Amino acid sequence: MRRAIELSLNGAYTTPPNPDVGCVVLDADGAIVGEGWHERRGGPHAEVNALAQAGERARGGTAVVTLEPCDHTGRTGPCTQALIAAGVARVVVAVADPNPLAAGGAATLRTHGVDVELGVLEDEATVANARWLAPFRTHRPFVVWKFAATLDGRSAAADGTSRWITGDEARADVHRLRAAVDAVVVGSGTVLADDPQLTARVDTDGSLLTPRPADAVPMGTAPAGASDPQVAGRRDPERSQIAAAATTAPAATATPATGATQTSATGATPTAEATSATSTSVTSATGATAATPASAIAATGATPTAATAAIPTAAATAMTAMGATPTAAATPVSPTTATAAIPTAAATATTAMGATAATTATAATTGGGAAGEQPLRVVVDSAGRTPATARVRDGAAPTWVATVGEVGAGPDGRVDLPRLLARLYDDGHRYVLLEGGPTLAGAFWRAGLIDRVVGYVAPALLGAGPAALADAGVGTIADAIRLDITEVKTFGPDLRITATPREHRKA
Ligand SMILES: NC(=O)C1=CN([C@@H]2O[C@H](COP(=O)(O)OP(=O)(O)OC[C@H]3O[C@@H](n4cnc5c(N)ncnc54)[C@H](OP(=O)(O)O)[C@@H]3O)[C@@H](O)[C@H]2O)C=CC1
Ligand SMILES: Nc1c(N[C@@H]2O[C@H](COP(=O)(O)O)[C@@H](O)[C@H]2O)[nH]c(=O)[nH]c1=O
Repeated sequence: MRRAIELSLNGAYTTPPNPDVGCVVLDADGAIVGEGWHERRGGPHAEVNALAQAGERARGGTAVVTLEPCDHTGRTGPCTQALIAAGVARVVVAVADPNPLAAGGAATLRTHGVDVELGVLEDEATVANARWLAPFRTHRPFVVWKFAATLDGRSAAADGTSRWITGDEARADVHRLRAAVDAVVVGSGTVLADDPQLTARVDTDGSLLTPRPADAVPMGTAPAGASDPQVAGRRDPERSQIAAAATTAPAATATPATGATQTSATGATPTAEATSATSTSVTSATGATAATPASAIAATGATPTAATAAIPTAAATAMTAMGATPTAAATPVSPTTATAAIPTAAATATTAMGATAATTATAATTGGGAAGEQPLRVVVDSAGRTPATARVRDGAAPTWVATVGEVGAGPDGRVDLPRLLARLYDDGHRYVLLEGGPTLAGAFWRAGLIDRVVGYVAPALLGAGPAALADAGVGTIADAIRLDITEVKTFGPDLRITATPREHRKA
């Protein structure tokens, strides 16, 4: 089982949103004859991969698997049937499947005369697959807090500069991590200070990474359209109301005090904003090419006029401060205008990412880098201060500016974080990357909402500047948040330390 757990971790960046599962097949004499793990959604499950390697030697043998074999026809056929067909006599399982849609595998196997043992190394396997298992219990996404810091714990220099603390290799790893999650969350402070893109990309040329290559041709593929119960959120953008709202540019109706959602703007000029708001979002949300704007709109069902948004006062102020004319953004957009503007807006968004429009159009056509495959960008922004020109609004990925009006206020009057996560969970997001900054991370810690820490530490010293973590509710050394380090790895000159909080804290 320990080997199966080890195998299950091979897909850390590619397996989400599916569970990390590993399998070892032993022949009738107890010799290992097959090993496998579940690499990606739509691809063969761990058992199928291990059985394929074992071939006839599996007959009369044992399959050791970290998660109860599925009993469901989703994108791939049920593993129970694969195990039965292979003639396996015994199946040893670590963790029962908590997913009601796929559970029941042990019972089915037993019905077919297979000896099943459940609960072997259950705790270890639960930790290894916590990213997938925990949300069934907590009803919120699994939250990984990532930060980059110097050896003396600074996450920016005294003058606010922070590009870059860590080197190319570590940052490439961050992009792989972004590609694996459902949403990347930052506070308004980070957006105002850094104007980050927060996309998963290949940093060297700025192009969008293909987070999840088109589904591999699996063994035992389910009929087209079969649902996969393990999949939610951005992998099926049509299921995400947040992503849909973010990408079809609805009218923003609320005032900033109650928090308007301003999900649609791009880095265009204000006049172009309402126009490009719809067009970039529609283009990226559907993965349609910039050259087919009409079909792009039709495909999303978006109403171009919906892009006409009443610009909230705070946003208007922000825009004015940036030299924009906010009233121009509220000008109604005719369908014709919106349609005609799509290629331009796509080009604008693309230019902001340092790529050519042609590159983006190609990527969108092939599905690689389409916004629907990108994690949802979430800005936790109590009063909607995210500027219209912020890069998170560039249309390269769906963006949700989560305001107090949208989510509700916590005791401090800021965005209520448990409710924010509940909204994301209800929308199908199970795996969230909290990318800062220090203030928001502190608030997440105070609320006991962090499940894993991934810290990139650079061998550099700053001596001044913001710490990686602000007030986390620790007033005395006895209350220090203690972590267990689960992995230390080097990326070029930098260290990546992965750790888990020892106990779940809540202030
Ligand atoms: N090296 C690294 O890994 C990183 C470094 N940084 C650096 O950090 C600095 C920015 O830090 P900071 O200003 O702390 O940015 P944050 O991203 O932590 O944003 C903080 C803001 O989030 C908003 N917010 C909304 N709801 C909440 C809530 N419930 N609890 C707490 N905050 C909430 C608040 O503003 P409001 O209520 O008005 O919305 C708050 O001021 C920059 O210098 C940046 O370069 C940032 C990220 C990562
Ligand atoms: N400075 C710093 C990081 N900073 C984080 O990356 C964000 C910028 O993302 P993007 O605009 O998409 O490249 C920034 O706002 C902050 O959250 N990350 C790192 O891995 N290493 C670094 O040295």
